[in-house]
Amino acid sequence: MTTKSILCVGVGEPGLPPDWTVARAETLADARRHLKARGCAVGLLLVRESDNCAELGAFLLDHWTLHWIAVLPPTALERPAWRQLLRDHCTDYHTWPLDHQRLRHALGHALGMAALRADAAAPRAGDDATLTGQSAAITRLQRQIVKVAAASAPVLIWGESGSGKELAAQAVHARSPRCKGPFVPINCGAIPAQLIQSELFGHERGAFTGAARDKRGLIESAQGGSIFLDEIGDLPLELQANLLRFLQEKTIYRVGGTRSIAVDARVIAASHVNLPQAVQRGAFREDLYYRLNVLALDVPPLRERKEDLLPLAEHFFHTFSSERAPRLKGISSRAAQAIREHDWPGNVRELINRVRRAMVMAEGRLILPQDLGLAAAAPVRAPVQLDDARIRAERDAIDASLLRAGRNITLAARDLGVSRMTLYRLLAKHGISAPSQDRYTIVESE
Ligand SMILES: Nc1ncnc2c1ncn2[C@@H]1O[C@H](COP(=O)(O)OP(=O)(O)OP(=O)(O)O)[C@@H](O)[C@H]1O
Repeated sequence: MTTKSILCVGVGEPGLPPDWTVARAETLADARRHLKARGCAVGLLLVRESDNCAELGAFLLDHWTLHWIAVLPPTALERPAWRQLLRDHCTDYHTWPLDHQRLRHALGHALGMAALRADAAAPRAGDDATLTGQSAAITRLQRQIVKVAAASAPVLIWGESGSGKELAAQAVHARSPRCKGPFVPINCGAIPAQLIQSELFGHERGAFTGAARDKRGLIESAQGGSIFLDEIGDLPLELQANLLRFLQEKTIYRVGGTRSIAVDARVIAASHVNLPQAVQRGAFREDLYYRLNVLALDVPPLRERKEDLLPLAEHFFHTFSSERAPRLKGISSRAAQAIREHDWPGNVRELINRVRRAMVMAEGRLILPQDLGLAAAAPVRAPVQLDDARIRAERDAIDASLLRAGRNITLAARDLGVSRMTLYRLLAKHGISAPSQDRYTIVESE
């Protein structure tokens, strides 16, 4: 069963249902600290009118994976900025005085949606470990993965940060005969040096101060499956010797233990640093390098497979669109051009982050280059006629204000400084259907 826990941010007493575990953070700084350390799936935001809307927006953008429910004074709803904040970042909102029955339902709904999302995001052996892309490089990699998966020797995956090494490792595992066993990922660079030995190999009770009980290490917990050692180049030299022993003998010793434990786990290692150079510097054991480098996979950087950019961007757009931004219809051709022209130093991870950001920031129905945080690509078409530019600017302004006003024609007309009749005329001129409908559409493509 999903744990009913919530982070309540802000000042006030919402009287949350007793079966919920509530963490409180009065300030955004406290909330950031809590989320970094503990995480949470559902957040309740107690907004005061004096709060800084832009600051709150930035906070919510950074923590977009939570389902946020806002509680605010009814008067705040009259302000376009607060309405925009609710539209962009919140699953639901309530006003004081609270209807506790409704709030309880909203919380349950948010938790359910969060569980569905976590379910979809959880790595599973099977289709999830699919590398999207049609380029020659990714097709070759997919073929190599299938071959490597069938073998049992260690695998060494090389690629820049964020290029998809872990996904490739998951794909190897998912297509291997050990796919029913666990896939245990470890980032060797992220575990403090003093902890890494006991994390990897486990320890016996009393092995060191604080070792109150026997503990299985991560290698043992990969029994019957695969262990993914990311950033293998960061593994301290003395542990490299232990890992080599494990690769040769298929047994480990826990810290403080004298008994050898047999472990059947396939090692898949990855590195973004050049290991042969590390060997030359004396930072990586040569014998371990050769042991690991039996089957090598090379994940190319995104800038070398530009054909994959748009299929990947579309893939992430659809992955996140239904729940985050139902109003968004797609990626504009200008944004597509900016995507093609960017160099993607952070590879696929950067692309995911930019698409996620754009889905929160976009005001129109299509993602624009600025939503992605990419400067608009230099125009390559023939110079735009002034009249065309005027028409486009007018349409963009209408589009944006309708969104800001929640499709309320009176508010949008006021926002634009025109009468309601003029706005209706403009809607007809631009082929925008009147917002009495549930969702308005723009007939032209961009
Ligand atoms: N071809 C792809 N298709 C779909 N998603 C991808 C693809 N490549 C990478 N991703 C996604 O991009 C993100 C980064 O990939 P991954 O974690 O595998 O990179 P990495 O090379 O292991 O990064 P690091 O070196 O920082 O650990 C993940 O969310 C992953 O699922």
